[in-house]
Amino acid sequence: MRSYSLIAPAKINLYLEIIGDRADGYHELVMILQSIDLADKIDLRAIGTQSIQVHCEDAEVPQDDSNLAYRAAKLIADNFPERFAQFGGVEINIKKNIPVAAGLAGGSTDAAAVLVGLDMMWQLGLTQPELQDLAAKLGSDVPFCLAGGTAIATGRGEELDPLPSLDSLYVVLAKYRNLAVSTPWAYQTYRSQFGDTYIRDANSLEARAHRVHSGPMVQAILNDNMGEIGKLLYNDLEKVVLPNYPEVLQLRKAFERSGALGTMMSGSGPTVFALCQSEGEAQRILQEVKRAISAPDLGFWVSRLSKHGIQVI
Ligand SMILES: C[C@@](CO)(OP(=O)(O)O)[C@H](O)COP(=O)(O)OP(=O)(O)OC[C@H]1O[C@@H](n2ccc(N)nc2=O)[C@H](O)[C@@H]1O
Ligand SMILES: Nc1ncnc2c1ncn2[C@@H]1O[C@H](COP(=O)(O)OP(=O)(O)O)[C@@H](O)[C@H]1O
Repeated sequence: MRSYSLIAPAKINLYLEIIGDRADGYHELVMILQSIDLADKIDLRAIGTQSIQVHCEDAEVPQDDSNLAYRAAKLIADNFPERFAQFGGVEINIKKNIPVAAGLAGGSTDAAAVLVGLDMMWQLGLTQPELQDLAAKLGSDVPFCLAGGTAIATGRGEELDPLPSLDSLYVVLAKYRNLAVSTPWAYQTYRSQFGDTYIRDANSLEARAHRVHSGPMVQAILNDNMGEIGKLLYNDLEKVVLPNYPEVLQLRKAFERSGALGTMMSGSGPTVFALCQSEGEAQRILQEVKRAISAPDLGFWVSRLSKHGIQVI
């Protein structure tokens, strides 16, 4: 076929613990990642010229070779030059629904969708592990975006173990439209403040013991214990983002007072989410936080947790 449409869901972090730094400059993590049904739509169209083109109406999204969707297509083209030559170029249209630079993996999920789409368009027949390897080359969160659902992510975030689905739950997300937190800044600031507590050897017994910290959350998910899941939400990056971004801290406190199952910043922020048992509860909390903080540039979204990664439609 000459065109494909894909749904690329956002993620939230239910748990993010930084264990130490790694020889490759990244951080060793233990995360629990969760897809939500807030998603971008990616349309791929075969074009006659031997080129990769990206279009997106959202001015915040780069349309050049720095776009992660472009980089995904380039990676495939470089790995399979004979297919690129045979099938010609591709136009990538991104309908952006996921807020940009929000800690919701918007760029990563667009890249994952391009991998899946080009695998079909250029008839590559890649296996899931092959797609996962390519995804890891594009970014730490891209492998999870490909697989989706609920998963424990270790290493720099690319090693995945699936967990049972939590798709009966909802979230309210809130983000100031003009506020972005740089992911490298968040990790570097964390390193400069907490680096002395890092465990140097990721394979040591001490590091393994740290990984067990996430155990209660994993158990709560296995037991489908919503109350416990809400209480055990955790994110080390809050320690550097909240003190530096007072408006995110204020948002976080407003959510805390709202009576949700739990509340947390997602990834490197600045999106804050509240976990809710039903859509009605999510709408109630949204209205309550909206009343508590009247800021015209504060955006809200209600979304359901999802068991899906990239889907072809
Ligand atoms: C913080 C998280 C939590 O899920 O998500 P976001 O807030 O970006 O959504 C991720 O760790 C972000 O993943 P992703 O955005 O794919 O990161 P990458 O492109 O691989 O790396 C961006 C930068 O983050 C830092 N980084 C990332 C991952 C990691 N395990 N250790 C790091 O130190 C590095 O400085 C790196 O240069
Ligand atoms: N397809 C894309 N969608 C959104 N942002 C992108 C994309 N490609 C590259 N970017 C760049 O990546 C940066 C991080 O955006 P995003 O992936 O949405 O957030 P996060 O890494 O916080 O989850 C943005 O500042 C943007 O310039």
